[in-house]
Amino acid sequence: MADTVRRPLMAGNWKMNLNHLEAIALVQKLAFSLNEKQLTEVETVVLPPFTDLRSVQTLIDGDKLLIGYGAQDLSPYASGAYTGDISGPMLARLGCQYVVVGHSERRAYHHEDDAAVNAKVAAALAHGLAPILCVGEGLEVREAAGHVAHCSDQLDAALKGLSAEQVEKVVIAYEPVWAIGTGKTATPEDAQEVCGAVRERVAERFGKETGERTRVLYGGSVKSSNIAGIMAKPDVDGALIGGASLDADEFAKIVRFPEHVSR
Ligand SMILES: O=C[C@H](O)COP(=O)(O)O
Repeated sequence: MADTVRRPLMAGNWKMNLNHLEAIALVQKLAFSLNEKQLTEVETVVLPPFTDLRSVQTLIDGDKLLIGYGAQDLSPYASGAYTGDISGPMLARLGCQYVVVGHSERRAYHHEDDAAVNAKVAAALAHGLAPILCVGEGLEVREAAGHVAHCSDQLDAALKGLSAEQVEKVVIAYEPVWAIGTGKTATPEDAQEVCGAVRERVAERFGKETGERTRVLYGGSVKSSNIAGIMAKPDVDGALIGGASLDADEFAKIVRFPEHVSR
């Protein structure tokens, strides 16, 4: 993590796990495992399923917990006949600060293409939500050494039509698909290579300052045992954590990474 104004962000993407009662238990345990200094130094966010959000909001607001929250997807539309979808205004009304957009699981299982991802990023920003925009290559692309170009193309498409001011609000998450839920973590050098290239691309298109201010996360089999090495890299500002964020003790250890990293 470089010596800049970028505050580290650890975001736990629960995916389709934990009902609202389990969600409350996890958030409570997470909050009790971390002190004010730790939660101030490292922004800590949970991204539960939609059905948990109201309970998480009530707990966090009621107990004034220093934990942020958001959703895992949103509709590109604000309202209307879109059965099963959830809109940006609905999430904003629940106090969400973040929303994941373009996760590889949604690109794969829901056939979300770059245009859909671009529309969702714009919808999130229009309703005051910070998109956590995911980019990342599959194994074939990585083996053909096309990973930087692939991520750069995904990034260009997702940020199309945005202003520099808007882009600064976007959090970009580099998630190599081959490292998600597989236990195969990219090395810190792999993470740095793409996170650095992503930042450079943002700087090229939206200006150096925007590149410096935009937070870039790594995601893919992050655990307490590998987070310090990843966070030691200058262009990695945090992590998007799947499986390990379902265990409050493990998630809290990840948030405490500064105790194990020399900057
Ligand atoms: O959004 C999170 C990522 O897909 C990473 O998941 P994982 O930590 O279970 O590999």
